Amino acid sequence: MVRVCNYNDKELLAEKVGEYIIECQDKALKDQDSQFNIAISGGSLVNVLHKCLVANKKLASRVKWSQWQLYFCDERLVPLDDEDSNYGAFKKAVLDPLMHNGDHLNLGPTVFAINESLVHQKDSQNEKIAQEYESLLPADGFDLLLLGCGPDGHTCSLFPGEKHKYLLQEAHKKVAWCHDSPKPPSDRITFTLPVIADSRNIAFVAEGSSKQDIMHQIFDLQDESLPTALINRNYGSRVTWFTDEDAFSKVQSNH
Ligand SMILES: O=C1O[C@H](COP(=O)(O)O)[C@@H](O)[C@H](O)[C@H]1O
Repeated sequence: MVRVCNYNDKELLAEKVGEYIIECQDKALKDQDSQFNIAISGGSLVNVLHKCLVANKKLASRVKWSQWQLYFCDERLVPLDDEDSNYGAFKKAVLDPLMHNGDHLNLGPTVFAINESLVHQKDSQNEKIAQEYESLLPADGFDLLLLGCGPDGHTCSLFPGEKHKYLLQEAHKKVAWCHDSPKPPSDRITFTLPVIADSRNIAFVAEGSSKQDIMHQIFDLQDESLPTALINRNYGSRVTWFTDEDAFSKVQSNH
């Protein structure tokens, strides 16, 4: 059964997400040589990460950056300094401010970005970006995936609908090229369901009234044509949703 943590206040929501991340980190780090394998999403999640890992000093002091190996659940195939890049957004919101805060980042985190030199070339290079990224993933799965939820029910770059069904049906590749994305930019790479299946903890973060209708479809109607609802059904015991009241207010069923 999926766990839902719903809050009235956005600041409190960010703090709870931060506490959860630290909890997963501490569980993963058995000693000084172990690593915390985490993959994050882009979009609105990045601001939440700024609030809980940078601005919240109490939580920030508990982050063991040097032991983090950080990946992206999906990435837009644009240069890393493009405003659409998930890596670029994370760098701006978290890595850069940490650098300016002092020496906390001297030993990490290790951040795995796409091979930028292959961006904006032929389609075959898009496949290659996905393959190369897959080759970097941790062999024994992720300790934590931090996922977003678009107003259409997409997560990572797994979009609902016939046209993108090939991504949800992918059983072998762990990272796939998503083309003709309904949300720009058109070319992306995305984790597939096998990566989600292998992850020890999965958290969604969804806030704001633009998510109200989709929350109703996911939680009340349990519409499994939506990638987010499918993940709830398949991996529910490892799934936690962090939501705010604006996003969750149309959900009628108990959680
Ligand atoms: O395009 C994307 O959208 C989703 C959802 O973003 P949000 O701004 O609605 O939270 C995001 O999780 C994903 O990483 C991103 O590439």
